[in-house]
Amino acid sequence: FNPLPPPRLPLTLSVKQNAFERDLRFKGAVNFRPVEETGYFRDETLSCDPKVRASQLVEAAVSVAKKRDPDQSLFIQTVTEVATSLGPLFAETDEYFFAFKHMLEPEQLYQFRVPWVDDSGRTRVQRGFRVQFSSALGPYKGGLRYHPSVGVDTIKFLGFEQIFKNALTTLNLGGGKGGSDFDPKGKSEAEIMRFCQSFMTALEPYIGPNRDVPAGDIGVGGREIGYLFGQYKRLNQGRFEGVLTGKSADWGGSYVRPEATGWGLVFFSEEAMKDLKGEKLKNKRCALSGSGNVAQFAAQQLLKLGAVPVTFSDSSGTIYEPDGFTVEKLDLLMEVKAVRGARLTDYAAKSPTSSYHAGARPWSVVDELDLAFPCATQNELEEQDAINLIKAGCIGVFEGANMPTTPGAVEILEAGGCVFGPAKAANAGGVAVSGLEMAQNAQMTQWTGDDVEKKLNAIMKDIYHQCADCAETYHDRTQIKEGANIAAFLKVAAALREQGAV
Ligand SMILES: NC(=O)C1=CN([C@@H]2O[C@H](COP(=O)(O)OP(=O)(O)OC[C@H]3O[C@@H](n4cnc5c(N)ncnc54)[C@H](O)[C@@H]3O)[C@@H](O)[C@H]2O)C=CC1
Ligand SMILES: O=C(O)CCC(=O)C(=O)O
Repeated sequence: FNPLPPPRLPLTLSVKQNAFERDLRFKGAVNFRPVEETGYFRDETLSCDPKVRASQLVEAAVSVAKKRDPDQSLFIQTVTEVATSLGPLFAETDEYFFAFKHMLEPEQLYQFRVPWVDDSGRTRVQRGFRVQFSSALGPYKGGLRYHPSVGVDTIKFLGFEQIFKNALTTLNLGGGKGGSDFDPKGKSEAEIMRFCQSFMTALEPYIGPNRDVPAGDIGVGGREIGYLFGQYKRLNQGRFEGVLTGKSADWGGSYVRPEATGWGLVFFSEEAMKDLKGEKLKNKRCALSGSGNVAQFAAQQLLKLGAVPVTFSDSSGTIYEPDGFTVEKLDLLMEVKAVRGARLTDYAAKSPTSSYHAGARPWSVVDELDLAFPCATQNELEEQDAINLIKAGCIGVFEGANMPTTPGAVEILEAGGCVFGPAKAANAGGVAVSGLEMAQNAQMTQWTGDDVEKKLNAIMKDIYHQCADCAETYHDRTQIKEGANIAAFLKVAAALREQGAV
């Protein structure tokens, strides 16, 4: 990545005149350097055809990640997705290509040992991670995940996504993510507290309110944030500051942070369905996966708008209410899930109108629906699921989880005329309200729930329009995924350029 301002040479390719022109800070940059200088095209020359050139450069960008980290399949998956959207920019000027290559390497990646004592008195050891991917737009920001599958690959994929998601919020947030291979399932409250305290003891040297501000993700909710915050204070002579978000609203948290990801997802889908299909959410049958924080609050907001959630899932199966979850049934589900370790079978036992489908995902259970909201985990909606959804009448898929839809499934959904709301745009409401929590902490103030909800709603609509407008400029308005990647990348790339080689 060349930190110096590019020489003002004319572009050999025409740059589309458009509303985003002001953001094309690299416009006028020297066109592709000779083969020897880029080092990526030793055996081939770049095509003059912009489309071929774009795909050559996408391949070259992805090969950077593949060569460095061939085993990181999730990270390579997300790098490929973002790079593919950026092809037209890479073909405009090599500065975009080099800026992207620069972004592929995290600023810091910490791995640490987390020893903790279980209830039988035995010492156990877990791995802890924090990736500080990019501080181009603000302090590193992103959640902590406790799940046995967590390793460097998972953390890097999530951290990379977070850079672009946070850019779309328009708040000053860099990108980071962390977590541990600790499995909270089956652990007592005391074990979880001791684990959180040990995790924070290892993490504390690297974080701070203006440096890196973690929050929750899978396996980390309000209770864990409380234990983590308590230990941070203990390690810092009682310093009470906004080093974590998702805190209780009684002691420094923001109203609406628990609800924000799910509610924001629904606000985003409402705007997209109105703009692209002229449809409202009222009476729409909605399949949701997952049954944690994001799924529960997405269902709550869907009910408020008159839509009909019909499923939830966990890693063991799917619960289906053919006539829909009512407010009372959702309350029951939330009550059941509030007990640590509860399974959906506990809900099924209490609701005679429901059916439980062991080992199945919602996408194969429901044969008639309008919208789908994958809110569990990555790669949980695959090609056959996408085919099922289209057959069942689905016209919109909005990602509450991070990267829940495989690339093949996205293609099928888009080809089938589905509106597709990608995670980095559709689920950005959580981190956006985290950004608002940081702002409230910095001012030692607390806004009302109504205020925060209004701000969240405005941010989600704005994110939708950034994506759709950018999609329209580069492709067509329905290509929200492309729009999200390009709009976010342009912001980060401009900041990198302006801050020099960092
Ligand atoms: N909590 C937040 O603010 C945000 C969360 N997300 C994403 O949303 C997704 C869900 O996170 P949360 O609801 O916060 O976590 P959570 O821990 O509250 O709930 C996770 C849910 O997913 C289910 N689950 C986990 N693995 C599964 C699998 N293999 N198959 C089916 N279900 C599975 C669990 O049973 C649980 O119901 C994750 O991808 C997370 O990264 C994204 C943005 C913000
Ligand atoms: O609120 C935050 O900082 C974390 C949100 C998050 O981890 C995510 O958006 O995936």
